[in-house]
Amino acid sequence: MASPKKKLQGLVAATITPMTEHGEINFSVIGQYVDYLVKEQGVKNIFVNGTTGEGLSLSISERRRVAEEWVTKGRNKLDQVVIHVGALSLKESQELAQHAAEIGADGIAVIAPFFLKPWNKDVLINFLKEVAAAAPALPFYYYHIPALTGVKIRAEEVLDGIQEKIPTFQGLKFSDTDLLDFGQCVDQNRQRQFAFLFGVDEQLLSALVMGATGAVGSTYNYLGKKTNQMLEAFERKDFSSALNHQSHSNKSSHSTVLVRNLVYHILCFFLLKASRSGSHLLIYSYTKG
Ligand SMILES: CC(=O)N[C@H](C=O)[C@@H](O)[C@H](O)[C@H](O)CO
Ligand SMILES: CC(=O)C(=O)O
Repeated sequence: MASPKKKLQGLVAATITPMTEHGEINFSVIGQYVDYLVKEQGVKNIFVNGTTGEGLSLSISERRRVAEEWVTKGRNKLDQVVIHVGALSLKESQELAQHAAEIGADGIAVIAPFFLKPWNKDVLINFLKEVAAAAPALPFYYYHIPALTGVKIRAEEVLDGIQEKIPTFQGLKFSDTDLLDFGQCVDQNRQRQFAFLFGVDEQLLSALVMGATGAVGSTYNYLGKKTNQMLEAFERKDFSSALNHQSHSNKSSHSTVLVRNLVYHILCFFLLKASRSGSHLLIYSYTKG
C-alpha cells in the first residue's frame, strides 16, 4: 500500500517509451534513462505512459510492463513515479490503476475518455471517480489536455467540489494554453493542498506567475537542468533571468528547431529507435512551428 506522499512538485519528465527498431519496447535502457534524468537533468519525478510515452498506443499488457520497469528502476533514485492510466475502457483504466497501486507507483493520472466523450462535468467526474476508486490509496491527478482529447470542459469546472467525489484527488496536470482557466483553478482551491502541474512547457513561466506548483512535460527529458534554473530564478524573484531561460528554451523549440532536435536525437539514439504512433509525437510537436 502506498503511504501518503509528499506533494508532487517541481519538474516531472514525461518519459518517452523506448522502442527497438522493430517497434518492440526496449526495456533494457530504462535503468540508464533513470540515471540520465537524475544525474544529467536533475529531474527526479516522472510521468509514465502519458502523451509523450504514447501510452494510448500501447497494449494494456505493455503499459503494465512499462510501468513496472520504471517503478523498479526508479526505486531509491526517483522521488515520484506517476503512471497515466487513462483509457477508453473504464475496466482497462481500473485494471491499470489497480496495477499501479500493486507495483508501488506514487500516483495515477487520467485523461478524459476521448471517443465517446463525457458531455458534461458530472459524466467526466463519474468516470474519473470509478478509476480512482480502483486505487484508493494512490494520489489521483486529473490530466487536462483538451486539444488532444477534444473534451473542452474547463478544468476550473472539473475541480469544483472534486474532493468530495474523489477523496484521493491530489492535483491537476493542465496541458492547455488557457491561463485564465488555469489561474482560476489555482485561485479557487487556495486552501487545498493540490498540486497544480502545468503541461505546456513553452509557457511555464507564465503559469508560475498564475500559481503553478510544478510542471509535467516532454522537454524536461533534456531541458530539465535549464528549466530548473528558470524555477530557481523565479523563486528568487529574478524575473529577467527567468524570462531569459524561458525564451532560450523556446527558441530552441520553435525557431531554431535544429538545436533542440539535435539534443533530442542524441537522446533518442540511445533510447528510442522507433515509435508506436508512427512519427514520434515529440518530433512532430517540435517541428510544427
Ligand atoms: C501535446 C504534448 O505532448 N504536450 C506535452 C505535455 O502535455 C508538452 O510537454 C509538450 O510536449 C511540450 O510543451 C512541447 O511542445
Ligand atoms: C507532457 C505529458 O505530461 C505527457 O506527455 O503526458
